[in-house]
Amino acid sequence: MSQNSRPIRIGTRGSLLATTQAQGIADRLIAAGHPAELVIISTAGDTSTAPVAQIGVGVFTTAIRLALREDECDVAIHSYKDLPTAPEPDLAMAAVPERVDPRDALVSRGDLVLGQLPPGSTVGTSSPRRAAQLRALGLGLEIRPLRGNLDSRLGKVANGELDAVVVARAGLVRIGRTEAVTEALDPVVMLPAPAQGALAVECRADDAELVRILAELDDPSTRAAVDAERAVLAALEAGCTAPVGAIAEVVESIDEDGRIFAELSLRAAAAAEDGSEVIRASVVGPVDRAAELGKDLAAELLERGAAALVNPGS
Ligand SMILES: NCc1[nH]cc(CCC(=O)O)c1CC(=O)O
Repeated sequence: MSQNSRPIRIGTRGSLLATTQAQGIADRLIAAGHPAELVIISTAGDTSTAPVAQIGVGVFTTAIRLALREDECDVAIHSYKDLPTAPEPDLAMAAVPERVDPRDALVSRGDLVLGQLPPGSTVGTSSPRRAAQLRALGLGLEIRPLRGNLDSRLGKVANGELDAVVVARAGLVRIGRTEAVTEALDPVVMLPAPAQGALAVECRADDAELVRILAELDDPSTRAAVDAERAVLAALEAGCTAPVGAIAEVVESIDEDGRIFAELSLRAAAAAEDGSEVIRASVVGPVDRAAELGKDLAAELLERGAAALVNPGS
């Protein structure tokens, strides 16, 4: 692309959440002197109402990547957690902007927190990861399937169809509905999806000028955290709908001489979808070894039996 001749075309899904995310990126590029505009792309996840776990990997991202490869847009914006873990050598992960709160959020009627929901309360989620961790709490909650955009999910609590739903807090923050959150779920109770709350900003790998421009949007701490979390998922050979949670953050440690340095703290869990078992593990290590930390942690989970939970029957 040529920077001065035409605006940078940013490919995104058309949902309120997706366009809000993409517009945020466009605004930052425009502020930095790079005209930008959105190109709305319809994906399988937008046109089908089947559960995401059934449609398969890449439901929200394949069509956007195709548009990028076919030069219908110059940049692709994805919710990072929706991206399959397989590498795509012709595409560059040009920026991973600073993530928002990665935690899951409970939205309940009557403002009850998770521990206050009476047995038999209905909780909507179609995420095997969320369902497994909710069941593992032993609260007697009834898990109900839930799809659709964030507004329609919240509507099912408001209209009494469900007692509560669990959604990504980041999504509510981005669409300006933070006030709907009843409880931000601590990762000790509910480990979020790998890369939840983060965005992936891709361009064609051979578009050197754009790779350079987009690098200004990158947040290295978020990139390290997401690399570690997704390395867990990849090493477990699990997809974005697997009952696997992971969260990493850059933390301050102190060495023997009293000097403060940055480390990456990573926690992960693999769960049986019926909630009968959850295997948890954690590790702290160098920020520049993010992917290795994730791989090592996955190896520990596998050693402790994670494969049977993540891919039952195999
Ligand atoms: N799978 C759908 C999806 N992809 C990204 C988000 C939320 C925003 C984010 O995690 O960045 C959501 C909705 C949800 O999980 O509740």
